[in-house]
Amino acid sequence: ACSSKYVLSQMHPMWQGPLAVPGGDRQSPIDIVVRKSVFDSKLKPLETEYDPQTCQQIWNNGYSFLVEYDDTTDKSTLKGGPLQDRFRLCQFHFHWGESNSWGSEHTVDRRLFPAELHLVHWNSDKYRLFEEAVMEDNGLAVIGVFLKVGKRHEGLQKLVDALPAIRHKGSVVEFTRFDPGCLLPTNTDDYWTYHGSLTTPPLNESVTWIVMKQHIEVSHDQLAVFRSLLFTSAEEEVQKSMVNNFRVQQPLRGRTVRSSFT
Ligand SMILES: CCCCCNS(=O)(=O)c1cc(S(N)(=O)=O)ccc1C(=O)O
Ligand SMILES: [Zn+2]
Repeated sequence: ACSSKYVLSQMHPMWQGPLAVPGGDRQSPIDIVVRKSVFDSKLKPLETEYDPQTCQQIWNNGYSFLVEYDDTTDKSTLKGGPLQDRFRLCQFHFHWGESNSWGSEHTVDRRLFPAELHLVHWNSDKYRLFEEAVMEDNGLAVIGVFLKVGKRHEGLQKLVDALPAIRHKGSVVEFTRFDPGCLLPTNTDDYWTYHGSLTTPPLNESVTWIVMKQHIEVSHDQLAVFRSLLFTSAEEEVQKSMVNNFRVQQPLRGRTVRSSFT
């Protein structure tokens, strides 16, 4: 899987500062200024094919919780959209706030959402391993989906029910037969796309971001369970709630955000 060897323990909230990357001119996240985005008619609809059987585990890496997929074959893939190649799903995770007023990493005309889902994929046409792809300009593709608080998300509940078992940093439990497609909005044709980076160290500038225009809805209670997770491990005496695990926004540096819709 893509990130199990990389415990983001240094992901303490302290790092949220404007951690600059030397020479970083394609950092993420950013504010998407709708009227400055450029419609590109060559952008295709997204094509996702996710096999729930490739779902393996869910774990708390001290920064977020990750649902990890078996990415040793092309069973759960993303292609189309802005992408030239086929990309393999390796994990998905979320970013959220301590309140429903903020929590997302990207914003749309400065509008904050209470949380944001990231589905992380790597270019399996060009590279053999995630660890190779993460070093390359065209190595990763991350789908971002905004969450709003509203009606309960039935598909999310199985994941919410697993969270108490991974309350502390470093805890892992088996998690199987989960279809990440159920977390995508009904309309996946409308999105913004730009070239950016990981929003966690090592902040590699290897991500083609695909941010969905349509959000999904989750209930207040479902989101409250996200906030019951801890940044800290069971051994640490002071327990810190896992909230506000988003990076501060980064300069656009002349990049163009394209839209697949007018
Ligand atoms: C080789 C080091 C890879 C570190 C990044 N791994 S990742 O799965 O791409 C990832 C992406 C992201 S993000 N927000 O999609 O850039 C956040 C966390 C992680 C993680 O590993 O926890
Ligand atoms: Zn993320």
